[in-house]
Amino acid sequence: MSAALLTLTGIAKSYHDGAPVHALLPTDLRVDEGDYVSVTGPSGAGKSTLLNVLGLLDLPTEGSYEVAGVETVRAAESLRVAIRGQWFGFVFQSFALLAGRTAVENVELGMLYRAIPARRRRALAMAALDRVRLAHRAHADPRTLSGGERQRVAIARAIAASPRVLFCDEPTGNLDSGNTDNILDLIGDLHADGQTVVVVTHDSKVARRGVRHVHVADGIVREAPAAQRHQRGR
Ligand SMILES: Nc1ncnc2c1ncn2[C@@H]1O[C@H](COP(=O)(O)OP(=O)(O)OP(=O)(O)O)[C@@H](O)[C@H]1O
Repeated sequence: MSAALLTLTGIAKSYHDGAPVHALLPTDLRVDEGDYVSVTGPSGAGKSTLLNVLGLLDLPTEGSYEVAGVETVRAAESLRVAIRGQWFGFVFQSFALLAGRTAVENVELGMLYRAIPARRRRALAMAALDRVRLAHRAHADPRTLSGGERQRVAIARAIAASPRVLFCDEPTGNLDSGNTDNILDLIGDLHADGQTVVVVTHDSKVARRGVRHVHVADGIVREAPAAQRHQRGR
């Protein structure tokens, strides 16, 4: 049996900036080592809120969240920062690369706050660029790369230090169909090599690549049962 890596118990999230918004209603969810979970749902359903809580980018307002058995909600912020920096990698729709820095420097920046000597950082960054088949563009400015190549650099940055979980928020949202397929193949290869992956997407084609399917609607999180996943052509 797989080990539980991420365990949400009764997690809820409300925003109180103005009129209260209950973005996530009390939710239980477990992600195991090696899972590939896709999270879908309409706009405003709570998908990014769920991803932000899972990725320790935001705190829930209720419940408990364990990462590899360590409770994080009531822990010190420094522990959440350490787990996020050392165990999690993130890929966003917008690529979030720095212009004026080369591709390999961008990948290295993802490891800046880790205790990795500079030379080792460069070696890891080059290996990650090689993994996404972009070693030959290591010294290019991201502004000179195509959208698909930029997202491959962003994936290299996310995986360079071997995160326990790769979180992707609309990873193909800015890409055409050919580049979408390339990025999905790459994420699929990483998963086949053992990477735990959580992908948030509007796109059913992207969602179908996941092995587990979680749907969020009006803040309610539901997982499609295995039989239903099978009928969807998996
Ligand atoms: N910082 C915030 N303050 C107030 N309300 C927020 C905040 N962030 C999100 N919300 C609200 O919480 C709800 C869930 O938002 P969330 O971004 O999680 O949805 P989503 O499913 O990711 O949507 P989309 O697909 O459009 O990105 C929405 O009603 C949104 O307006």
